[in-house]
Amino acid sequence: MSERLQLRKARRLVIKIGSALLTDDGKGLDVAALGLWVDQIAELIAEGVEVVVVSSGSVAEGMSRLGWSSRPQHLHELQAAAAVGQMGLVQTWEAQFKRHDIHTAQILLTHDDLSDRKRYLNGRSTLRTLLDYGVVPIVNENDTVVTDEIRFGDNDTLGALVANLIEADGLIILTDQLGLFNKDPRKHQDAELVTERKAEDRDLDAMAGGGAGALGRGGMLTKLRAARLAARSGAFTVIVGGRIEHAISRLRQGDVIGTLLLPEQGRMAARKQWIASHLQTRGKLTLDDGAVKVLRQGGRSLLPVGVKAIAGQFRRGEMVSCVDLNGREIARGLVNYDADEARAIAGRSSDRIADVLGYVSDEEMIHRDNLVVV
Ligand SMILES: Nc1ncnc2c1ncn2[C@@H]1O[C@H](COP(=O)(O)OP(=O)(O)O)[C@@H](O)[C@H]1O
Ligand SMILES: N[C@@H](CCC(=O)OP(=O)(O)O)C(=O)O
Repeated sequence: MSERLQLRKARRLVIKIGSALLTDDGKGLDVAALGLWVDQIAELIAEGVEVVVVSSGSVAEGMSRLGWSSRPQHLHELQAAAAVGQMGLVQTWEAQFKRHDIHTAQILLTHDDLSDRKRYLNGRSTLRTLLDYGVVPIVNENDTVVTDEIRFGDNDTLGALVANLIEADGLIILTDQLGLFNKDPRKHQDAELVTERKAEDRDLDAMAGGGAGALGRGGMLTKLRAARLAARSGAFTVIVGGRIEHAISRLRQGDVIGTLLLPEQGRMAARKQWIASHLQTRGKLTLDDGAVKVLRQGGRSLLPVGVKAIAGQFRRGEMVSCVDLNGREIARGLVNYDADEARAIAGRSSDRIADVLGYVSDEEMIHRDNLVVV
């Protein structure tokens, strides 16, 4: 079985497009190229694939709008340029997707947002809801409040974090080179394209060691790190030339273009391992016999109706332990409600959550993807 079948089978993809590509060598946004990627993404969506776009380009577009010809040294000027340019960036994505009657949404995130459990779950729920409605989220860093990312120009990591967040099957990184070469092709004419490796392959580090282009800042090293991060949740990564004609559509057809970096294990196995490795639990949910039986069968979420008692002061997104009526641990998982909210809805059916709390953030107490039966 060809590994590239993974691209043909993918149902959820993150597509990251770097500054080097989006900005037509610094002369503002390359609207024509952007339109062609949108056409290909619209084809994926028509096939039922869910797509999140991670788009760089705000600094370069801001510089162009402000008439700056060279990248400023001061971080706050870069941040200001990003704020100006982000307007043009999302307008352009919106206008291009509109041609296909597809709505877009602007999502600005920082790496910190995604390491905070509560924000992580909130971000995940919002993105999932947008995807359910057929909207294409356009993600960029929130450059107004952070400086690390803008300094290192690293949306590759953000792409991987978003792939982890939404449990994407794969991350496609479009860049200005055909893929990852065994050495920097800008400096070495004899550089050869790497077509497929395990993301963890340590030989890749030396190959990706070269610097970045003038506009993009991350270079191949951040793309490699991103692939490793994506692999942690079982996602594959493809690094591919965004100027290759029909690059996205060809990948979807299984064509061997770019560099495919594969995870060691599948998506669910990787996620469950990640959950299981969070040893510290913040609270305890005591389940009735029915809920214990359902969880033991596997592949099911824990609903509030099956919860008899709550112990501890946990917050949404924290790890809790699920025990049976004898106190034996059955499962662990990331809980969808703060302890007080959980107490209020315990033992009730999910359609009563809105009456009790005044809102519903999730129908499950713990979603099956966030639950490991022990
Ligand atoms: N082994 C390598 N293979 C391909 N490109 C490399 C390699 N090492 C360094 N590079 C450089 O990385 C650049 C792409 O990174 P970057 O400019 O950050 O792009 P982006 O804006 O798409 O994230 C290429 O233009 C190339 O000069
Ligand atoms: N967030 C900023 C910087 C991001 C950036 O340059 O990242 P990358 O394309 O990965 O090199 C922007 O949109 O310009």
